[in-house]
Amino acid sequence: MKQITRETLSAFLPRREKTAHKGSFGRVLAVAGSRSMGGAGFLCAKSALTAGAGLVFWALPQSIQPAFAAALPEAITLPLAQTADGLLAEDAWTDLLDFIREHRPSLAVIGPGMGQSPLVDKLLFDLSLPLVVDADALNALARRPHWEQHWPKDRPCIFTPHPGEMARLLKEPMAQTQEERLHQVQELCRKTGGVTLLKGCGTLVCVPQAQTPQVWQNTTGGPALAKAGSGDVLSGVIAGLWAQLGTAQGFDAASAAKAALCGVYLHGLAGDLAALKRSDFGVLARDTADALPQAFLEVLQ
Ligand SMILES: NC(=O)C1=CN([C@@H]2O[C@H](COP(=O)(O)OP(=O)(O)OC[C@H]3O[C@@H](n4cnc5c(N)ncnc54)[C@H](O)[C@@H]3O)[C@@H](O)[C@H]2O)[C@@H](O)CC1
Ligand SMILES: Nc1ncnc2c1ncn2[C@@H]1O[C@H](COP(=O)(O)OP(=O)(O)O)[C@@H](O)[C@H]1O
Repeated sequence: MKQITRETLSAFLPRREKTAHKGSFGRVLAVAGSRSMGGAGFLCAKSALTAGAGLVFWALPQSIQPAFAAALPEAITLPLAQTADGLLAEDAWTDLLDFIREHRPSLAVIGPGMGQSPLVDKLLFDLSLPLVVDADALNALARRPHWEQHWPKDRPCIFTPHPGEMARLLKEPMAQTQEERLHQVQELCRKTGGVTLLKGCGTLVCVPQAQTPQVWQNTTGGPALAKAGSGDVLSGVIAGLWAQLGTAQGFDAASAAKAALCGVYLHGLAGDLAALKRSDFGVLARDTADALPQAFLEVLQ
């Protein structure tokens, strides 16, 4: 197993040319949030911008859009139809497709804070964009019978489960996931065909390869990150980095792997830096997002 270190970042971090403009760095579409979990979408969209994406679009339920558009004016928000429970509704699909045709996002990050939204299945199977599949999108996939038989393995994707989500996807007890982390991340990687994470202390990143998938282990991050919303920050960071790498190099497994490796390292480092100021107890997920610029400065030194 390889370690993800600062040297890994030197090799894989996207470049920011002097003459670049926002079109050089890709467009992230975040489909995230619900009436009770708008914060997850906020952390994800904000982190994609902070990681360097040129543009971030955020599709969210219409009732929470005004508040979050004010909280994150740098993102372009798309208010969509919602269910009585405040989840993104299936009817939102047509408006979402119209928006995609007009604004041409480079990739989508789906799932944070979506709950059991009826839109998630369509996003997973009918959206023809590279995907970062997180949180409730992973849960929706796990609920679909024999999902691995239907999943298109050649699609450029990054899967970001924590042990609970991994256990649901593999239909195994979570204790087993934690005992056999290396085996499990390889197993899910084989089933998805995409770059696959297993989050937690020493997050694993598995990169699909012709023979045995290659696994990397992260060396940053600690208990300051063990708090609600940290994962939403991570999926945003990875999406923001992939937008840049994919725009420059193409959206394939190679750019997905670089985005995931750089993303988990920078996210962990941001958590470590936030903990220096706020302790392992006091770091909020937004503090991790706010420490990302310092994490970039450290690796760019
Ligand atoms: N402010 C917000 O809007 C927030 C919304 N969130 C959303 O809440 C929804 C549910 O996500 P959750 O992850 O909370 O719920 P889940 O039910 O998917 O997972 C929670 C459980 O997973 C297990 N687990 C996770 N990481 C583990 C680790 N490293 N080691 C061992 N066990 C581990 C634990 O048993 C934990 O109780 C998602 O949509 C998520 O995006 C959360 O991210 C929290 C913040
Ligand atoms: N003890 C720890 N050491 C290192 N990283 C951790 C630790 N605890 C949590 N993390 C990281 O924090 C993030 C938590 O993600 P997740 O469980 O999805 O949270 P949420 O759903 O609340 O956003 C993951 O990136 C995980 O690797």
